[in-house]
Amino acid sequence: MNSHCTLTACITRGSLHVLSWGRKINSNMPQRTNASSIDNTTLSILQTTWTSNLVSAVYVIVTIVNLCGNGLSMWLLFFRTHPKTPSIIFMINLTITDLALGLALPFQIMYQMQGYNWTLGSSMCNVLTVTFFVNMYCSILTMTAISIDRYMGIVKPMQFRRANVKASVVPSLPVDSIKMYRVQGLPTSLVVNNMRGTTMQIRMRRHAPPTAFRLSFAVYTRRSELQVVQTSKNKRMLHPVISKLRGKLVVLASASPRRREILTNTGLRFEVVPSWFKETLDKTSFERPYEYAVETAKQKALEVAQRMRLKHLKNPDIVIGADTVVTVDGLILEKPVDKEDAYRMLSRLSGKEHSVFTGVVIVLCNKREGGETEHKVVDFSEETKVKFAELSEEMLWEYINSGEPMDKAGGYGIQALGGMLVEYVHGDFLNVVGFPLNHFCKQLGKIYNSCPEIKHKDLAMCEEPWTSVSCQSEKCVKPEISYFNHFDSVCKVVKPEDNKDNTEGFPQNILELLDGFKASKTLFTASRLGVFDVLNVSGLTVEEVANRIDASLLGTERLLDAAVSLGLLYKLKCEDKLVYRNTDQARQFLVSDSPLSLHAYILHCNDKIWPLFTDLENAVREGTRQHERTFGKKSENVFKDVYFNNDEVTVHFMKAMHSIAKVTGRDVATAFDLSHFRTACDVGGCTGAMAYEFTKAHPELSVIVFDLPAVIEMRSHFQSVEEDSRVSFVAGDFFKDDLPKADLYILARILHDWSDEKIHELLSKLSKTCTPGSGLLLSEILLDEDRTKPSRALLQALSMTEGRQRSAAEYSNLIKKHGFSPVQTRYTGNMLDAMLFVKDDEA
Ligand SMILES: C[S@@+](CC[C@H](N)C(=O)[O-])C[C@H]1O[C@@H](n2cnc3c(N)ncnc32)[C@H](O)[C@@H]1O
Repeated sequence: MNSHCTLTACITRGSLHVLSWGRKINSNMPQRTNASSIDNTTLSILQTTWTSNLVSAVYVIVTIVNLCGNGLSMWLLFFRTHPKTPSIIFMINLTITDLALGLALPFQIMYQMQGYNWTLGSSMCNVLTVTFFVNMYCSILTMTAISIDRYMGIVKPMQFRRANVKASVVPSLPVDSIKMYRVQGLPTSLVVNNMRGTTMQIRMRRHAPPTAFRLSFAVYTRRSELQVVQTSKNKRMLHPVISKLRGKLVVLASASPRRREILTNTGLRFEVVPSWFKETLDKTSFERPYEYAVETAKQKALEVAQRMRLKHLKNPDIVIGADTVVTVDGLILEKPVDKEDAYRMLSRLSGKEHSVFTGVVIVLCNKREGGETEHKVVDFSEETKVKFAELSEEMLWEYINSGEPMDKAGGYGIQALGGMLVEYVHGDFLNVVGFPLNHFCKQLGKIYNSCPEIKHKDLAMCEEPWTSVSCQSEKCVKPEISYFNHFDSVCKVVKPEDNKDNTEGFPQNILELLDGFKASKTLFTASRLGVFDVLNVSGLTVEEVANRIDASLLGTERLLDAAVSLGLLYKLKCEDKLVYRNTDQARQFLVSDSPLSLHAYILHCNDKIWPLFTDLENAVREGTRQHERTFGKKSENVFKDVYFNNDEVTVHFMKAMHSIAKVTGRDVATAFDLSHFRTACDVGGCTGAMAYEFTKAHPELSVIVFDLPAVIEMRSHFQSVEEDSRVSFVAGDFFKDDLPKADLYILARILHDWSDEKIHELLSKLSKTCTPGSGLLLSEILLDEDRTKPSRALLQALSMTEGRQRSAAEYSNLIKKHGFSPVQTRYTGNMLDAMLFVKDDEA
C-alpha cells in the first residue's frame, strides 16, 4: 500500500516536471517564430505540434495511471485497511491530492491539443490553477508530516506508541530481519529486528486458532520498510470441541482483556465474571512454579462458580480460570505493585531467558437435585521460554513510564510495547499473552471425547471424582435426607439422572430469571428481619431464630430454607437438631455491623429501588422517572427531592452509598499509580468512605470530600476509627459552587446520574479549575462498547432518572471535550471500573 501510493505520487509529480518542461519549450517557440523567416516559422509550428502531441500523450498515460492507481489506493485505504492509523490517514491525504491532480490533467491535455488555446473561460482557468497549487502544497505538507511521523516511530517508539494509543498497525520501520512465529503452520506473530538492534514483536490483532485469521499481506518493500496489514475472518468455531460448548453457560473467571480476546476469537460465546480471589497463596509452599499458577487459577475459577450460583443466581456449566506467572532464577514474578517493583522485575529479566507458565483450570459444574452443586476440576499448565534483549536503563524506564508493566505478570506485555524487549520466544506465543489456547482446546477435546454426549447430568460418569461444596464444621454434618431411597422400595421413582432427554432445550435460564425477584426479596427480607445478625454467633434452630426475629415459626422456616437454597445459610445436623448457620459470605457481607457489610445497601434496594421496579412498565412506556408516581414526590433533582428531604432518609441513603464504597473503594483507589498527586477532591464524595480508601492506599495524598450541605451535615454518623486528618469535608453544590483546588479530581459514581448536558456543565467547571497535568479519576460500571454487558449496569439503568450508563469510549468522548486526555482504563473486576485522565497543556 505504501509503495503503491508513493509510486503513483511520483508518476504524477514527474508529469508536472514534463509539463513545465513542455511549457518552457512551447513558450520559447513563438518568440523564435516572431524573430525569424517564414521557413523557420513553418519549422517551428511543426516542432510545436510535435512537442505538444508528445506531451499530451505523456499526460494521457499519466492520467490513466493516476486515476487507476490512486482509485485502487483509495479503495484499499478506505475499505481494506483497519484501523485508520495516523500513517493511513496521511496516505489517504496524499492519494486525494494526487487524484485531484489526475482529474485536472484532461483539461491540460485538451488545452495543448488545441494548440495552447484556452477555450473554457477564466473561471475554469482559476479553478485548475488552484487545483494545481493546492495539490502541490498539500503533497509537500503531507510528506513532511509522514517524515516526522516515521522519525518519531523509529527514534522515540515509546512516546510514539503512547501518542498513538489506538494504532495497532506498526509504523513503517527500517528492518533487517523478520522471524515469523507459527502455530500449527500458520503465523501468529512476526518478530522484527530493526536497524537499531531492537526487536519488535508484531502481534496479529486476532489471536485466534490458526485458521481463524488471515494475514492479508505483509509487504517488505525496498528492503527497508515493513508494513503489516492484517484482517480477521468472521469468527467461526474452527475447533470441533468449541462447538460442543454451544448453548452452555461458559464463564471466564478472569478480568484480563487479553484472555477475553483470545477466547472471543475462537467463536466461543462466554461470560466474563472476574474472580474476587486475591492472589495471596504462599508461593514457598509450592515445589514448582506451575503448581502455584494452577492452584491460583483453581481458586479463581471455584470462587466464581460459587459466587455465580449465590449472587447471580446462575449455574454456569463451565468456569475457566487462568493464572500466568513468570519465573526467572527460581523466583516467581507476578504483577508489579509499583514502578520500583516493575524495575526490579524487568532488570532481572534483562538479557536472560525466562519461563512463562500459565495454569489453566476448567471447572465443570453439575447442579444436583436439592440445589447442591458439584464441581469437577480439570487442570493443566503450559510453559513458554522467552529471552529478553539486554535492556538499557533508559529503555527500562521509558517502558515502565509507559504504564504498561503494571497489570502484567513479570511486568511486561509481549503483545504490545513489551514485544520490543523480546529477543525470541520458544513455545506457544499466546501462553505468554495469558492463555494457551491450543492446549486448552486439546484438554476440552479430552473431556468431551471421554464423555462424548456430555450433558449436565452425565458429567458424573466421568472418571475423576466430583468435589462437593461441603460444610466446614467439625461437629455438624449435612443432613442425610434421601427421599428417593425411602420411596424406591414402594414405587418406581424416576430420578433426574434417569430422565436423559428432558434438559435438552429446557429454558433453565428463563426459569431462573423468573425466580430472580423471589430470590432478591428473600435476601431483602432476611436482611430486614436481621436473620444474618442473629445467626452470626452460632447455629440456631428454626424456633430460636423465629423467637429472636419475632416472626412466625412457619414463615421463619420457609425463609431460612429459601436462604439455604440460595447459598446464604447452611442447614446442618448438630447433636440431633437441625440448625441454621451463616455461610462465610453471609458473615462477611450480610451481618449488619461487619466491616464490609452490604446490609444498608440491601435495605436501600428494598426501600427505594424495589418500588421503582414495580413501576417499571410505566417507566418504559413514559421514558421518565417514576419517583413521583412511586413515592408521591416531585423530583426535579433526585438527590435533593427524594434522598435529602429529611434527615432519616438522608442517613439511610448515605449508609447505602457508604457500604458500597467500602466494598469497592480499595480497588478503585489502587487502580492507578497516583504517586505524583498530593491533593485530591472527591466530587460527590458522600460519607468519605472512598476518600479513606484513597488515603490508605496513597500515604502522600490528602483528600477533600465535596458534597451537598445536607450530606456534609450528617457526616458525623459515619465517623469511624479509620478516620484520618488527611480527609477533610467541604459543603457545596457542584453545579453552582466553586470546587476546591486539587491536583486530582475523583468522580466516583457521579456521572451516570446525569444527562450529557449536565455532565458538560460539571466538566466545564472542573476543567476551568484544573491546571495542565491535573488528573481526573472516573469510576463507574463501564459498559462494553456494544452496550450489551454487564447486565448489572443495564439493570440499574432501568430505574435511573435523567442519567444513563456509558461505555469507556462514551465517557472518554465526553471528558476529552474538556481538554483531558485518557491515560488508562482499568476494569477492576469489582463492581466499579476506573479511568484516569490528565488535563492537557493549554493550547
Ligand atoms: C451515587 S452517590 C456517590 C457517592 C460516592 N462518590 C461513592 O462513590 O460512594 C452520588 C453523590 O453525589 C452527591 N451529589 C449529588 N448532586 C450533587 C451536587 N449537585 N453537588 C454536590 N454533590 C452532589 C450526592 O450527595 C451523593 O453523595
